[in-house]
Amino acid sequence: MADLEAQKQRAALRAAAEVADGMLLGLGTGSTATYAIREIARRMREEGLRLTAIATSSATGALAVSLGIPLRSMGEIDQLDLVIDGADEIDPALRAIKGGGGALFREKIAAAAAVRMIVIGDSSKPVETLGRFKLPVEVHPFALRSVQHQLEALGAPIALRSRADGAPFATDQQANIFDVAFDRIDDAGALARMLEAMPGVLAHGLFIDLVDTAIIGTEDGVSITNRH
Ligand SMILES: O=C(CO)[C@H](O)[C@H](O)COP(=O)(O)O
Repeated sequence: MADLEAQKQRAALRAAAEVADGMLLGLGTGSTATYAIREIARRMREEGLRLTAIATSSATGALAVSLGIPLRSMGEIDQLDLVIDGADEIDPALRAIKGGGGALFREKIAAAAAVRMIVIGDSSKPVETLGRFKLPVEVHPFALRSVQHQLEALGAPIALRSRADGAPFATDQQANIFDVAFDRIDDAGALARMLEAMPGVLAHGLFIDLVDTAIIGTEDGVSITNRH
């Protein structure tokens, strides 16, 4: 059976090698991004690599602080040199679904501000067509029911994401997430535009024209795809 953790680590180490001295870096969220963040911190300690970073979630922020990575606030930054982040699915055109960990709002802001975005993952992440993974849609609580109504009109089953104790999951922005089971998204661009037109939708998990490089761990190395 494939060792997915080892694949994540290989992808993360390869991406961390792309970090150069003096960069302003976006740190992603999730298990694969965590491997990259740990490797970046190791390079800082052992190789003297210097950088400043922004965190795409409170969890990543806490991890970065614990590892001694200097952080800035995204709100005071107009451009990042590089973002390294995981993904839930990625297609051959490097369109991705993200937000399985609930950090899509900040992840997308960082991705859009980055000169380059590298997505890292194991061999379960590449897909021919997006949509098997339920698409996260982050919604301001004020608009919960009205957005639910509009999402239901799209015809796919939707579920309000909940925590283990049954309470609604709250994002770092104290918003909620609907997970939408499209199964297959044939026109990701059109769907993205539809979601963006719904007042109260803070972010959706479709990352289109944002990923520049995908680094996927394999059994014995990595496979790298560039968009340009
Ligand atoms: O989008 C994300 C968090 O919002 C993650 O990057 C995505 O869920 C992948 O996580 P993992 O590396 O743990 O598989």
